[in-house]
Amino acid sequence: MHLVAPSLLAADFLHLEDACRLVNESKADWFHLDVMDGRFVPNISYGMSIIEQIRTVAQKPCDVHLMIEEPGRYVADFKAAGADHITVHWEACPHLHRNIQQIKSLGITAGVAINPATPVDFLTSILPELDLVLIMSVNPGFGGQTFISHTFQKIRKLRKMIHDLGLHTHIEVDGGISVENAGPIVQAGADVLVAGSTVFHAPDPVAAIAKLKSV
Ligand SMILES: O=C(CO)[C@H](O)[C@H](O)COP(=O)(O)O
Repeated sequence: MHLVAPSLLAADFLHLEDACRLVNESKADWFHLDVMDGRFVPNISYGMSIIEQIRTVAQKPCDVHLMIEEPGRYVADFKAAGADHITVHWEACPHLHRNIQQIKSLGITAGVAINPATPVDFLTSILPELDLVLIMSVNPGFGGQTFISHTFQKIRKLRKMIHDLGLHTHIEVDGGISVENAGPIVQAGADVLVAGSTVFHAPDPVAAIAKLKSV
């Protein structure tokens, strides 16, 4: 059964506590928290102090996606703020292996995200070290974008790579996920769906999460 991780980026920031309670009461599995620095991506979202506050209400694992340069400078702070999983970007990490070891040494799970233009083949060496690969299905930085269909090929290829190596790495997909495309994304091999707009812009977010779980 795949997991669903609502992205709070699309929630009403004036009512974040309500959004967290809604996720707690829903069939969602994780909270997905997008951190943007205005350098690696052309947008700024929120940082560890907001995550610390979210963590006081959130009753499910917090999956922190760092869209920032030099993530190694901050991973310990994000763990202290309450991160259960930390994902860094392949494109932001010249010393990726070191960053992954750093995250794991904190006793939490480690992931690598790849942008739409980054091939999954670039993960061959690091894959055995990873708990999760996050395939971005939009260019990171903003919610509400259209799913890039080339992502399907990347998911299928990565699923085969993971299978051939006998690993149990999660494949998380993020960006433009809707109730309509969620089924094909899972069939291609994804087992974690991140959804922002589809959940928080829906008239009934709890029902939207249930639909994403049932595909
Ligand atoms: O990482 C992200 C943007 O960089 C968001 O998690 C992602 O875009 C989700 O938003 P939506 O479901 O609205 O596309």
